[in-house]
Amino acid sequence: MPHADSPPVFHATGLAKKYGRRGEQALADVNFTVPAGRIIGLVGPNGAGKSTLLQLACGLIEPTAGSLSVLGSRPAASAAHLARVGFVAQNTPVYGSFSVAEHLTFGAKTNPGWDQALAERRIRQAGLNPKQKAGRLSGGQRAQLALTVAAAKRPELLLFDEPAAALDPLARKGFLRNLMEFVLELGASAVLSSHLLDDIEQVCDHLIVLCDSRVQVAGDVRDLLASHARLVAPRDGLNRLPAGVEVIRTEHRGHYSHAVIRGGTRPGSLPYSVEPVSLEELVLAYMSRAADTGTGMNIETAAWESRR
Ligand SMILES: Nc1ncnc2c1ncn2[C@@H]1O[C@H](COP(=O)(O)OP(=O)(O)OP(=O)(O)O)[C@@H](O)[C@H]1O
Repeated sequence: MPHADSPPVFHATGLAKKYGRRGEQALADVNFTVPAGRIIGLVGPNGAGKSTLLQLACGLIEPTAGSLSVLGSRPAASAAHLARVGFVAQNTPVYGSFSVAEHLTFGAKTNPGWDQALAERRIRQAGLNPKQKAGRLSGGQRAQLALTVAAAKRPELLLFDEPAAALDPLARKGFLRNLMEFVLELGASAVLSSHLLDDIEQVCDHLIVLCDSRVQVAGDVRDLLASHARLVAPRDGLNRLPAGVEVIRTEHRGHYSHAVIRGGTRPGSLPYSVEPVSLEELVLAYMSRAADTGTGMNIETAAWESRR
């Protein structure tokens, strides 16, 4: 398990990535900190910059500006640092002509901390035939193999770019359960990039919402749910909210406005009815706001900072 004084798993300051001189601004002025030992949900629409952030985190690409530290160092700063991070890319890549067992042999040869017993146990549990060529595995089996190879490195941080996208709902549920068990067994941190809010809600205790190249909101899931609420007020009521209450997203229905707000969640602090917000509503509120304005805002919860 990470110690209380472990460095943050991520610390991004003014992080930006532009592909090519005239290319897309994939990330712009991204700032966030995540303490160690978290399972982090990275959500956002297509093209938001999620894969770019994960590739920066494992040192596959370099930032254009700003900095990102991962487990207290520059990504891929050394072979030792590389071994502390496991990455499963978007299409759960495996070597098609290698058998399942050959993947484990290759993993053992290339990773100093390789845990062969863990790898073999996982392969058995997932019902994979060690002799089967990886090119003949189903999407779900490939995902299990890729997860096993990444976890048997015994990394401190596992990065998954939409790992369950190709799986049917039942296989996805099983895969996510496995992933959770693995992360807990390893005492590791993990990032799960996904469009599927259900998946995020099931397994993640920390959230980063990325839209339009910017972090819209980030923080501990419980803190975020506690600091946001759903408010129903007369249409003109939203103009009279006290200072410190921020309206994230409003929908007008008849004479009433339904809003997701940040702040003002203490009982009795607002003259209108306030209800708890679900994680899905919260994420959709930030995503809709970014889509409406076309610009992200950089909001980082002060929760982590205040707990230090
Ligand atoms: N290698 C690349 N060269 C040029 N532009 C790129 C490259 N990779 C990503 N981009 C651009 O950067 C932006 C962010 O892409 P990225 O793949 O990080 O988003 P994403 O959130 O992972 O999207 P998705 O959910 O669709 O996988 C997009 O506009 C994309 O076109």
